[in-house]
Amino acid sequence: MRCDNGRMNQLLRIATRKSPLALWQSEHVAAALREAHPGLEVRLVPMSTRGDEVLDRSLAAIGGKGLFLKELELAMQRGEADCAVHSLKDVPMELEPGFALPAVLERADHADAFVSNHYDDVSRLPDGAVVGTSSLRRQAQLRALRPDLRLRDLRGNVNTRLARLDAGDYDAIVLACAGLQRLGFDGRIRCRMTAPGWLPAPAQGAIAIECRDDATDVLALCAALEHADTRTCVVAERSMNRALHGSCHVPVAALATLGQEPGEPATLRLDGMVGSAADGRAVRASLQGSAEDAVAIGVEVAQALLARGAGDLLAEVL
Ligand SMILES: NCc1[nH]cc(CCC(=O)O)c1CC(=O)O
Repeated sequence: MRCDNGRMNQLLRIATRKSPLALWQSEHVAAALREAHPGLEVRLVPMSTRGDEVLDRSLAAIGGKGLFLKELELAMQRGEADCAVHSLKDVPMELEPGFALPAVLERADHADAFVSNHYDDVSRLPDGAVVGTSSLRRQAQLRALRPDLRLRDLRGNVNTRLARLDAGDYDAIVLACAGLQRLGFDGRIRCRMTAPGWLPAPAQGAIAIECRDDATDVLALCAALEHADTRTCVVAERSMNRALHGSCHVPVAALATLGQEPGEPATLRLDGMVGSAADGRAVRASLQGSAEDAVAIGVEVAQALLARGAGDLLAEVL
């Protein structure tokens, strides 16, 4: 946050990864900030992160999804950027000390997408079909539905994954609807994979802004983009995930939705799942309660999952 050379224009610098999706999301936040604060100058500071560069090893092997944040946080600490924009599902449950999430934007489509050039949905895939995804959560749910499928790793940004599908490496792949829609690939979605049969990653489809927790001006500017209902839902989903283990690279799925009866307080419903990418075993739990109790509902669903054996499933990957 700087006031530039006497022009009185405030400048806000957004650190961002360089993938097309990250750039889209950062441009989206920049445009929303400019609209909320006329006169504010907003610039992107694109950076590459270890998570983007190392594609030949699994994320878990090189240190987990937090890798996507590290370089951006260092830039904020050095004073080279004021905030960073992330897909909230890639943000660890515990932030680095000294950082905060001043805004969670309104959620886009939370669902996963079935993408294929030949088949309409998972149930139409031929016996033994090859499906690409490196997500343990997606692998576990695919295994549960179709034990015969051959699951193959598929990493890289959205464009790279689509290119590998088109090259014939897979019969189908699973991606987030939100990422496809943001990049103009809506037409590639053969079917939305929906609750309660199929659950997304905690906070999928939500964009968050991160900044230093002592940057008062930045916190205030970003707060204008906060979407309260989305925050309530992702707080419940991330509370469940945190109570289970606290990391990101695990076969855990969650979806919170809000409901409102006329004259009644808002209710929150949380569906959770922990599975096994190895053999498709899965446990599920759900709970409904007051939206004000989002954190507690997350903890209770986690406890219900643990009581049904989630601990054994998580022990396989942790
Ligand atoms: N893991 C990468 C990632 N992080 C966020 C999205 C999609 C956008 C979102 O969920 O907001 C994606 C791509 C995908 O899973 O297909």
